[in-house]
Amino acid sequence: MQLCKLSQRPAVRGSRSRSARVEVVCSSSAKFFVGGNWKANGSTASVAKLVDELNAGTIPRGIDVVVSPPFIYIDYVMQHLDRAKYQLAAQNAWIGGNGAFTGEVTAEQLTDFGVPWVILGHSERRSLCGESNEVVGKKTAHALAAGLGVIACIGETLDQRNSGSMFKVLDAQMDALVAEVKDWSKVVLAYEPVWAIGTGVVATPEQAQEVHAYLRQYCTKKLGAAVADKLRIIYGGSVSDTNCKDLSKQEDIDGFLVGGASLKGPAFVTICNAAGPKAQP
Ligand SMILES: O=C(CO)COP(=O)(O)O
Repeated sequence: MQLCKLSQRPAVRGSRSRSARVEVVCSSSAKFFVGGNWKANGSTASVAKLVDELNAGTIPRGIDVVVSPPFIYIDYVMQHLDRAKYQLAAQNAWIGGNGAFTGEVTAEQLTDFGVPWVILGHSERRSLCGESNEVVGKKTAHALAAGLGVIACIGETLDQRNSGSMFKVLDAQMDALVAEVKDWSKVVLAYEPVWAIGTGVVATPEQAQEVHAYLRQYCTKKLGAAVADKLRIIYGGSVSDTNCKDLSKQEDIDGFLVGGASLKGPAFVTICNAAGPKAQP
């Protein structure tokens, strides 16, 4: 796959090495963040097994790890998962408050139930449930106002990348978020190229870094350097326990949103440990 050329190179930012011995440069000052998106997978038995595997894992201090079970298993996971290591996220929330919205779960219900995070704008919801950029922007603003942290997902399709419209697509997705979100301190931005999701075709570290740097530059321009520097920009799309290390070394990759590999406890724990020197002391 061809790398798209950046129209403008990202500005050089206040990079610094966090370890004298390991040459990993951290571009943002934010805590490494790993999310596990279980999607509509699992059964009572497999969720119990996964929770046991996660509880047995060693998670480095100084990173945030969030797992996102299907709604129906959130209660079980909340009761049994070691929440000193793992936080919880829902995979979706309604655009507004409680009311006559059959089948939906609201941000207010999630905060009431003690769920601190929600994933919004996942490409599967955009493509399968018709969620537009504007809907995702409004959902994000509503969830933040209700007190949730939001993992906001964006990303281009293969056609969009190959036809040269990738940055335009990403700009439009970002513009819709910027139009609605006033406070970015509880937003984690997940770059998930659609062509990499569930395909086994992971973005190369260079491809991912190119887009993450572009998004950081976009945020610097639209939101200011202080916000851009603190914003976690995480990568999702076929992240595995074998490719995570190289991806995590990239300057602007502040963590991962993991699908398939988050269903295997040991693999997910390995991915969390790819934070390496990016874990805060
Ligand atoms: O969609 C994803 C996470 O939200 C990525 O899924 P995979 O890791 O299975 O490609």
